[in-house]
Amino acid sequence: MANISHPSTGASIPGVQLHTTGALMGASVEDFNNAKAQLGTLKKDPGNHVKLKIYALFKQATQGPCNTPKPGMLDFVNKAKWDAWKSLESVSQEEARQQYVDLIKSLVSAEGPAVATPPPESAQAFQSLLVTTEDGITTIRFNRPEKKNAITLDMYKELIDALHHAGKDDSVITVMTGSGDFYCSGNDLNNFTGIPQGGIEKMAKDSGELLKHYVKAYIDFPKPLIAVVNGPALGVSVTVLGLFDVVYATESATFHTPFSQLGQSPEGCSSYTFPKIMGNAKASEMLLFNKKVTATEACNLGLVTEVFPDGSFQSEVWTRLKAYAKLPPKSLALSKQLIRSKEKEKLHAVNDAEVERLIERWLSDECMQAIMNFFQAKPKL
Ligand SMILES: CCCC/C=C/CC(=O)SCCNC(=O)CCNC(=O)[C@H](O)C(C)(C)COP(=O)(O)OP(=O)(O)OC[C@H]1O[C@@H](n2cnc3c(N)ncnc32)[C@H](O)[C@@H]1OP(=O)(O)O
Repeated sequence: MANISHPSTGASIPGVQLHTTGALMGASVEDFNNAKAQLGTLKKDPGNHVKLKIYALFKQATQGPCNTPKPGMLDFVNKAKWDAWKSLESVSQEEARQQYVDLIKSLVSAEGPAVATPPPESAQAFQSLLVTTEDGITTIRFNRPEKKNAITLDMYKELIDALHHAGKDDSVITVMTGSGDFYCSGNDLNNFTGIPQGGIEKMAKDSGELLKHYVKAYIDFPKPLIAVVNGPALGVSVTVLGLFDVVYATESATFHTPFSQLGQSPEGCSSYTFPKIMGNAKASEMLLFNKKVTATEACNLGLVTEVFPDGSFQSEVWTRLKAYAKLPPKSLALSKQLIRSKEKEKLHAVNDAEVERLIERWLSDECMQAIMNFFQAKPKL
């Protein structure tokens, strides 16, 4: 076992020991990704020194030696991060990956044995969602990682239920996030492939009603609603972000609304919220011309509130959310309602108009052809 030392002073950090495996080159990409996911489950804040070490190992493992200009002396935070990364210059990427995995393992085991805790009392049973309430936060997690969290018709219904429940429970804020490597790949394209009883027109009309209720649940949501965008986001999972109060994204997340590529048209009130947030020209690039934007670009456009490094995303964001959830709940809800009430009526009208247009689109040759193409050729967007 080796002590973890302070990135710039070299002094040992008390209480945290690194279990080296003896096979320094051994960590697979899967081990690395698992460690990354485990980082978000830590209950105790490991402290700034350890967080710096985690940051530095992550950068070294994923990008190799530090190659960015040194921040100015007064930029304390970025300078500390830069120093920590720079100090690993001679460590190979494989070795950094192994040290990262070992460090996270040490932190997890320092928290004691993983007791099989029963789900929180308020956990609700859903097929494709994980919904929990803890520390004043109700978390609604898309949970179909094997299908990149694509939203099935049943899942829309579950999401509506989960949002209604979260709006009334005793939590202070509500968070939406995804399981696995994607936030959400949008509408499950299988939703349009079956031949339903009642014919295709009825299917389009029923899907339109469902979508309208889904988007309505966001428009009317009474408490602060925060998206924790843990990976790529597509389609309807991007458009409704304009109805969230805060959107935090990991650095590698992307935002893509390929509607015209799919023969469809915008929803989630994005035909109104996107031009309002980012201006017509930028909104058109996304909504008409399928432009996929990075997390940093989305932040510059105003769709994302803040972007965090992949390595520290979960710990930084959840620390912040837990602090938000300690604020006075009524004050938060009332302030949100003041902000939202000015445009609620407008948003409902936009939702109705978008759904009306989409029902026509779903019956169009352009849309059917695009969906067939996805399943035949599986083009990657
Ligand atoms: C009723 C309300 C309607 C509301 C309307 C909303 C409009 C939208 O949301 S439009 C956006 C729709 N989404 C897409 O078009 C995305 C389609 N998917 C892809 O382009 C790729 O799968 C993706 C880039 C998301 C991921 O690519 P990869 O990382 O290469 O993974 P795979 O393609 O191998 O995906 C794994 C697995 O998941 C299935 N998948 C992913 N997304 C969807 C989806 N949206 N619908 C259906 N299935 C999806 C994919 O087919 C793979 O399945 P298997 O082959 O069975 O493993």
